[in-house]
Amino acid sequence: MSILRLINISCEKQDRLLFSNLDINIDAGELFFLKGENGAGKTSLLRILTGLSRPATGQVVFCGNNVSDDTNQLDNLVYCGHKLGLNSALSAVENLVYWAKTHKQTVTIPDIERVLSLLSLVGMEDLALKYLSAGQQRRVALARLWLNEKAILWVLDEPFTALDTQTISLLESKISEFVVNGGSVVLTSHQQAKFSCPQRNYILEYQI
Ligand SMILES: Nc1ncnc2c1ncn2[C@@H]1O[C@H](COP(=O)(O)OP(=O)(O)OP(=O)(O)O)[C@@H](O)[C@H]1O
Repeated sequence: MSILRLINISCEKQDRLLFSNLDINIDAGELFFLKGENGAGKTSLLRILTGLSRPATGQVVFCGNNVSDDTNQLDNLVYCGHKLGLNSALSAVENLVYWAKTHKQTVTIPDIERVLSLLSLVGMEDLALKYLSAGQQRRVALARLWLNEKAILWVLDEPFTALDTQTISLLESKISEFVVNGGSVVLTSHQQAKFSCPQRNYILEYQI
């Protein structure tokens, strides 16, 4: 079953055509691994498919709806961007409560504390994020994957950045489990990741 369709997608940045006429279909239960060299346009493509930016041509259909027309559907999607999308003046718990409220998630403080514990953040739940290390801050951002139980698509831009080997393994397992259970994942990473589910590699060529 198709979850995400990119139809004739093109993107330009400052007169440079990053990519053009992309037609990609992503099914339920598929891990789509987007690769390509620095500057090829991977982040730009992920931002288009989540509706955060508009393509020069084409449309993105998520669950049968055009992403730019139907923002309600975006509650079924978790986007973890290159930048974390967190407020550094708020604590981990406050950030996740705020995220839950703005994404219509029914999440309790004990749920959040349980996930932060799983991510080895015990004792740091109430500290302003600016006092956490880079890897700890990334773990807070990734906690959204554990907390959003209705998401059917995860869009992950370099999710392994700054993580230690133990947390990389935890995340690889979480992604594999989600895909095996019918979730779809679009992922970029410059790291070699090991998943226990099939993956489709797609190389975005650098266009001069
Ligand atoms: N808002 C913007 N304004 C101007 N140029 C931009 C903008 N966003 C991206 N670019 C340019 O578009 C190109 C692609 O950037 P993008 O971040 O999508 O690449 P990437 O494949 O994700 O790279 P990396 O692997 O380094 O993360 C880069 O040359 C970048 O400078």
